[in-house]
Amino acid sequence: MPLNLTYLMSPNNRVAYKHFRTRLNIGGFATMDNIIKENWSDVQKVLREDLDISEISYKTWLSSLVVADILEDTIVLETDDEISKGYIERKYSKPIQIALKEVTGKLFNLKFILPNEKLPSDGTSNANHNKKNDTNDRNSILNNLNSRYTFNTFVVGNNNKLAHAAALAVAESPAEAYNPLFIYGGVGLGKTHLMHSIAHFILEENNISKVLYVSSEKFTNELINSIRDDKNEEFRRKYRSIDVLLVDDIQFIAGKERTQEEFFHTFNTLYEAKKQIIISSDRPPKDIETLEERLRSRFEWGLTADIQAPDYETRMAILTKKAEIENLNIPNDVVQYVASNIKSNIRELEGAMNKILAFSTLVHREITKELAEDALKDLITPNETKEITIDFITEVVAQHYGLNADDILSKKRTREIAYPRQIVMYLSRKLTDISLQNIGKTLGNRDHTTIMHGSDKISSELKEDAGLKNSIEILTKKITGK
Ligand SMILES: Nc1ncnc2c1ncn2[C@@H]1O[C@H](COP(=O)(O)OP(=O)(O)OP(=O)(O)O)[C@@H](O)[C@H]1O
Repeated sequence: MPLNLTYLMSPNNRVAYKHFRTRLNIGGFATMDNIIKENWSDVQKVLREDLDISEISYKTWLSSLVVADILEDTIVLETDDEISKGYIERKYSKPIQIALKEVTGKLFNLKFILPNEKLPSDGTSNANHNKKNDTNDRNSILNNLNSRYTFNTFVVGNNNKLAHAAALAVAESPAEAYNPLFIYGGVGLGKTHLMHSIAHFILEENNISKVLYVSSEKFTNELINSIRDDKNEEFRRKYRSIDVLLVDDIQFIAGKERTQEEFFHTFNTLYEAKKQIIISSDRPPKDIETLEERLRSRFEWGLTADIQAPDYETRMAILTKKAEIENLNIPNDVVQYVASNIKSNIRELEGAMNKILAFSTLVHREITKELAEDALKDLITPNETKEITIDFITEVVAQHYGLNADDILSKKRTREIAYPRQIVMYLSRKLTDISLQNIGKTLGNRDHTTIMHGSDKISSELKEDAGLKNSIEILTKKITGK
C-alpha cells in the first residue's frame, strides 16, 4: 500500500510541500520526479533557504548541481569535477536530502556523478553523517592574517577553480576533507590569499581557534632563534599543539636540513592527531629539489591542487572586483588595457592598477587609457626581458612584511617600517644597476647617503643574523623569480 507522505510530514513541511506543488503546478505524486528534474533551479532556491550555509558555500557547491536523472527513489546529481563530487557527497548529501524531503515530502537517495559519467543503473544512498566539530577553545587565537584575503574577495576562474574548491572543502571540514592540502602555483597567483581565506573561514565558521598561518621563512627563523636561545621545547610545544597549521611557500625549506627535520616531526604529530595541515608552494612536491623524500611523500598524501596564470576574463574580473571593493571608478578601457598587458602575476596586475591611481593623483590628470599608458610605460615593454624595478622590489618587500608600498616611501621611522625600507635599499643595490641617487629619488626622494647607509647596515647584519639571511634569500627569489 503506498505511503501517504503528506500525512507523515510535519505541519511546516506540509505547508512547504503545498507551496511547492502549487508553484510547480504538480498534479500528483506520480509526476513529481520529472517535475523536480525540470524545475531543479526552483528546488535549488528552496534548498538555499532551507540550508543554513554561507553564500560562498552555496555558490561553490550547490548552485551548479544539475539533475542528471531520477531512478526510482534516487536522484542523480551531476557535479562539476572530482573534487566537488567527493566533497559534496560527504558534506552535503544529508542536508540536500533533508531539504528535499522538506519540500517534496519524499526521502530521496542521492547519487553524484561527474559530467559525462555513465548514469548508474540503480541508486545507492550516499547519506553521510556530518560530524560537527565541537572544540570550543577560544583561549589562544594564533594567527597572522590579512583581513582582505577572504573567500569573498577571491575571484574564481578556470585557473584556480579546483584549488578554490579544495580550499573551501578543507575550510568547511578541517581534517575531514583532504589532509594535507597542498596548493601550488607560480609567484603572485593567489596561494597566500587562499590560505588566509581558509584560516578566516575556519575561525569564523567553526569553533576552532588554534589556527596558525606561517610562512616557511617564519617557521625557519623561529626555529633558528629557538636553537640560539635554547628554547627548542617551547618551539615544539607551539607548533605541535595547533588544530590547523597553514605553511606558506614551503619550497624555501628545501636544502635546510634542520628545518626539514623539525617540520617532519611537526607534520607527523599533527597528522596523527587528525589536525589539518595546509601547505603552499610555487611548484609541486616532486619538483622541489633537495626536499627529503619522506616529506615529499607526505605532501602527496592528501590532495594536491594547482593554480595557473589567470586568463583574460579572470584578470578583468579581478581588476573589476578590486575597483568595486575600493570604490574606485576606473574606465573600462583602462581595465582592459591592464588586463591585456599584464598576464602572469596577479600581484603585478594589482600593482599596475595602483600605479595608475598614484600617477593620476600625482599629475592631477583624470584616469584615461593615455594616462594608463604613460603610467605603465616602464612596466609594459613588449618584446623585452622584464627589468627589475625599484617599484617592484618595494612592492614585494612591503607585501612580505605586511605593509603598503606607501609606508616604505613615507618618512615614518618606526622599526617596523624602517627595517623593511633598509632591506629595499639593500636589495635595490644588489639586484639592479640603478645609481644610489636614483634609488634615493624613487624611494621617497631620499639622499644617496641614506641609501648607502641603509644598505650597508643590512649587509653587515647579514653576517651575524641567520634569520635575516634566510629572509633576504627568500625575497631575492621572489623578486628575480629564480
Ligand atoms: N583569484 C584572485 N582574486 C582576487 N585577488 C587575487 C586572486 N589571486 C590573487 N589575488 C591577489 O593577488 C595578490 C597576490 O596574491 P598572493 O600573495 O596570494 O600570491 P602568492 O601566490 O601567495 O604569491 P607568492 O608566490 O609570492 O607567495 C594579492 O593581493 C591577492 O589578493
